[in-house]
Amino acid sequence: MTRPIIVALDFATKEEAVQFLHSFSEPLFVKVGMELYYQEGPSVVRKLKALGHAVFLDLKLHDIPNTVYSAMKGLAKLGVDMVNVHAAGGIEMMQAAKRGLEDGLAEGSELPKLIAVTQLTSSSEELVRSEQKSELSLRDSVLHYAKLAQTAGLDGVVCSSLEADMLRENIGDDFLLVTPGIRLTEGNHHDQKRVATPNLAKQLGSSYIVVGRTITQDKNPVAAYRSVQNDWERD
Ligand SMILES: O=C(O)c1cc(=O)[nH]c(=O)n1[C@@H]1O[C@H](COP(=O)(O)O)[C@@H](O)[C@H]1O
Repeated sequence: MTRPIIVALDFATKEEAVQFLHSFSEPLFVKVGMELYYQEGPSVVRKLKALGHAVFLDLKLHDIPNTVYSAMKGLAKLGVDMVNVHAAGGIEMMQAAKRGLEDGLAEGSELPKLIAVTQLTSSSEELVRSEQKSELSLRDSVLHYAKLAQTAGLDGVVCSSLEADMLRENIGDDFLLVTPGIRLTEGNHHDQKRVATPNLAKQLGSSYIVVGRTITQDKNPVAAYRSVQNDWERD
């Protein structure tokens, strides 16, 4: 079975997000990121869960282990399905995130998937080399962070689809590869640097694709969602 597409609800208000979802007849896998969460807080997550949607809470935590532990302990109570941290925070921080989720979980609830951002899909080779001053290439840096996440016991990573085959080869099949930077055509990449079509992402081994503006900014979001779905599901 093909996995669902994660739709990035990058809206400023809960009302806009809910209005957008009204056009769809089925429950979706949605992503709540910083824009929406910082303005609406936990209530938007509760609302989306009440409407039957699966929720990836994308807050990309990156802080000292104790702070990340406590933050995750609180977030675990929201009943989300997936959360993330930055792998650059290190193994101890990622382990603290995992412990926080376990300790904060309500009785009988399922543990959310915990994944780590490797290198943002808006980052280029040039940025990694000259601004991060990395001695590793972008791809080696993604692999390095993915190995740290695996060592810390996380469920997977966020990377671009273009690194998915390399990670599958080196890390195996039992690791979630969540890949944003998805575009249907060669057209507007916006601020994304490492992009792929849904079908290429699938061929390269992505577990889930994350799609925002291609769907949310289309005049007909349902039709755009179906186009992404068709491309993602075809062989
Ligand atoms: O963690 C993420 O979701 C994320 C990581 C990353 O490396 N790149 C990335 O684009 N994202 C998120 O994925 C979404 C992509 O949106 P679009 O570029 O509009 O499809 C945004 O909500 C980003 O915050």
